[in-house]
Amino acid sequence: MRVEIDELTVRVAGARLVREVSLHAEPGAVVGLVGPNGSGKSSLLRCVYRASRPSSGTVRVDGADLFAMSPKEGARRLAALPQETGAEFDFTVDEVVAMGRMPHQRAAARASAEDAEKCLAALRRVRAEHLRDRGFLSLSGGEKQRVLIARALAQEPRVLVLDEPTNHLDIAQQLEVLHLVGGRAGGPGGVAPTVLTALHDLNLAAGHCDVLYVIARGAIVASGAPMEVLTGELLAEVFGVRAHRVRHPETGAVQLLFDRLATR
Ligand SMILES: Nc1ncnc2c1ncn2[C@@H]1O[C@H](COP(=O)(O)OP(=O)(O)OP(=O)(O)O)[C@@H](O)[C@H]1O
Repeated sequence: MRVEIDELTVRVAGARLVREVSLHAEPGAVVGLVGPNGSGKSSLLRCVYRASRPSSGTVRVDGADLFAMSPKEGARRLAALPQETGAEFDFTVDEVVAMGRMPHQRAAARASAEDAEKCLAALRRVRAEHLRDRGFLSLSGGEKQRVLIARALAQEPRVLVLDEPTNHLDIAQQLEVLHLVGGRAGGPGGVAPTVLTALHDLNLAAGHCDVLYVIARGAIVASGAPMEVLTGELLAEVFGVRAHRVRHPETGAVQLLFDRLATR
């Protein structure tokens, strides 16, 4: 599904946290949102997965206004992995992942065998099948993150919104999760979802995203193919670091090495 965010502004207590942001994602694309701490990434993404309402601007999926849909209609199209889950009740892992199927169930209907199968498949994809009977609150940070990714996958979304999906994950799991969500993981009918993800690690972002948007002080300052966007000049200006580009000795992929800027 195509995602079109147009002229989106978020105002809180007189401050503009997000300033007239426009961001377009083609169907099946993996679009990364990068920017320094406090630049507005979560504030923007919260509007896309409807945890907040924008002060102005629109979010459309395949042309339909997300805010004009019922929560259930929206959840059939779009799943999210928020930065803060707010999960306070001690559900089991199985129960948490089963919540991902709710948008597809009729009111008061019980989960079908197909729902259970889809939940199990999602848990297998994040290698968390062995955690099924554990209480969610007893899990490590990385285990929780994998279970929440499984819940989002079980939802079979056409659009996947991820706020720092690699938080809490060790390096192997970071690569695994990005391979999974950025690796054209099949959504409903084997169609890859459109992915919109905030990421801090610029090398991971460059390696796994088709397009990057750079946000600074609430506004988009650059967008395009990762290596065209992540220039030394932009990295110095927006992130305050000096960057060197080197080629991976085996794959030839461009990698960034960072130093402090002497002037800071
Ligand atoms: N409810 C709020 N009231 C006031 N300020 C807020 C509120 N929510 C966020 N902010 C501020 O808005 C700015 C943007 O926050 P946001 O969480 O969107 O940034 P971010 O780019 O996701 O940051 P990080 O990389 O640190 O997660 C920050 O300065 C934050 O303190």
